[in-house]
Amino acid sequence: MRIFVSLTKIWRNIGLSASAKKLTTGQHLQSLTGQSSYLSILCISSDHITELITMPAHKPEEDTDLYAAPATVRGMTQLNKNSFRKKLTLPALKVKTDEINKVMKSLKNVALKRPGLKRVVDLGDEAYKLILLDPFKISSSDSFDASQKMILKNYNIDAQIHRYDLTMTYENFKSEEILKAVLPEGQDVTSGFSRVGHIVHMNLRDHQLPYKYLIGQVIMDKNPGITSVVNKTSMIDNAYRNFQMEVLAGEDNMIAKVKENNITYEFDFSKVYWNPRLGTEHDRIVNLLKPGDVVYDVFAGVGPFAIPAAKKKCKVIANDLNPDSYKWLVHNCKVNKIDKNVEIFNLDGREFILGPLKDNLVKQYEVLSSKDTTSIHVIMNLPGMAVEFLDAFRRLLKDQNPVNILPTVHCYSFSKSDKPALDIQQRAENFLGASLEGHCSIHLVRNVSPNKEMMCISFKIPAEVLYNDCPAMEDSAEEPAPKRLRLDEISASTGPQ
Ligand SMILES: C[S@@+](CC[C@H](N)C(=O)[O-])C[C@H]1O[C@@H](n2cnc3c(N)ncnc32)[C@H](O)[C@@H]1O
Repeated sequence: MRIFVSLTKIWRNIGLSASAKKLTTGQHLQSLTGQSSYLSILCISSDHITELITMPAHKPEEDTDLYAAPATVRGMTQLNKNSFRKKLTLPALKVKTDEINKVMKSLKNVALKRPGLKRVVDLGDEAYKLILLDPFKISSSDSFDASQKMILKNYNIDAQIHRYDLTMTYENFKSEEILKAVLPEGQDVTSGFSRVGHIVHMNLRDHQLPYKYLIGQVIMDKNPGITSVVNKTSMIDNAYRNFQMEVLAGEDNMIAKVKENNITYEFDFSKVYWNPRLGTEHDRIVNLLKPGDVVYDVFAGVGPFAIPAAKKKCKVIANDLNPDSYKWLVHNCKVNKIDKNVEIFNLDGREFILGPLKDNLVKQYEVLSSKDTTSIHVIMNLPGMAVEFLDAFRRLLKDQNPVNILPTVHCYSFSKSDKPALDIQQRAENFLGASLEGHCSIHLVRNVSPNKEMMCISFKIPAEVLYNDCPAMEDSAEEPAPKRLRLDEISASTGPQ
């Protein structure tokens, strides 16, 4: 087959005279291209361009441009998968079909290594196949080292390098490569994403917005199991901690099913809070619990603390203000068959503490003896404001006889302070009206963004807070407490979540 090759532009670039040449497919082009490391050729049949071929003109230095998506896709806003077709001419060895596996094993160091591209291709001759080679390692038979030459000799393989034209398509490129080729040069390709069941949730930046539908489609195509991609269109600033979203690609079905720490949860992702990065933290708290313990989950969401706690045979009293969270929490308790162990409320956190939590606590104290090993935990995961609910514990049991089993609170908070542990302890003390010095542990949950940490402070509610309030701290909600936790008391476990 003969093709016309227009080399005008390229030749100008590499200092050869502009002209058009006739070449035979497979002809070694190195002699025509001088020192240029890649040769890009527009193949013209009759009067229209049929394809763009890129091949190394000689053994190039290791880089990835050879496999990059075509430059012509830059600026594309509507995905056209055909535009990603690109021809590569790769070095290849002709090997007997029945020896192909053994030879491939012996020559794996020089075989083509590009995920998604086949290394062994048919020749149209049953007796032989081609092993495609890494063009960064082999360009001619001289590129083989002595041991590789020995392998070729042992298998009676002709060291002649064949040229194989391979077409890369949209399917062969990774999402990052596609987006890097499409989006303006030098700008961030994507800002990461989280996966919630079949949904990918993105938070695109301004410069990415013109490409948002293309980005959505690419992310969906390249992530098996994803059938919907959404972009956050507002900050999480509403009371229920969910956010507005726009569907960029795929179905408009936001009913997600996720598994966290081996427990299944279902919920409408557009209406409730769910953060796939909190699995480790949920597990950390659940690991502190033992069967028979009592757990009050003040801001329970769809149940990632409450349900595993109930599964562990704790008695759970859970609450959430969002009617949708309440509904899905009830649903998840049923799905996980623990609805008998969980009592669920749909109240504001303060009302919950002053009402159901207090009533239940009083009941627990009536049945617990002082020698009982049962622990009582109060989980408060609303990091933007949970500490502000701590004053609800002041004098909560003022009419009761003091009992020595004090509830342990796990209260979450964000901090932008450069001393986040001191910051959260101070704010907790202010709202409690008591010092926690020496009586709390503080855990760094995760880094939310530069300069913003999510922390968890755990402490037993001081008896003077529950029964009398602490006179020394009375009315000191605006004042910093005198003594602070040392930084070395933070239990920092910031592993990936
Ligand atoms: C950060 S989410 C935590 C949910 C769950 N505990 C988790 O770890 O994924 C906070 C939850 O508190 C609920 N919430 C917000 N304000 C509340 C309030 N004043 N009283 C009770 N729940 C509230 C929200 O609906 C949301 O489900």
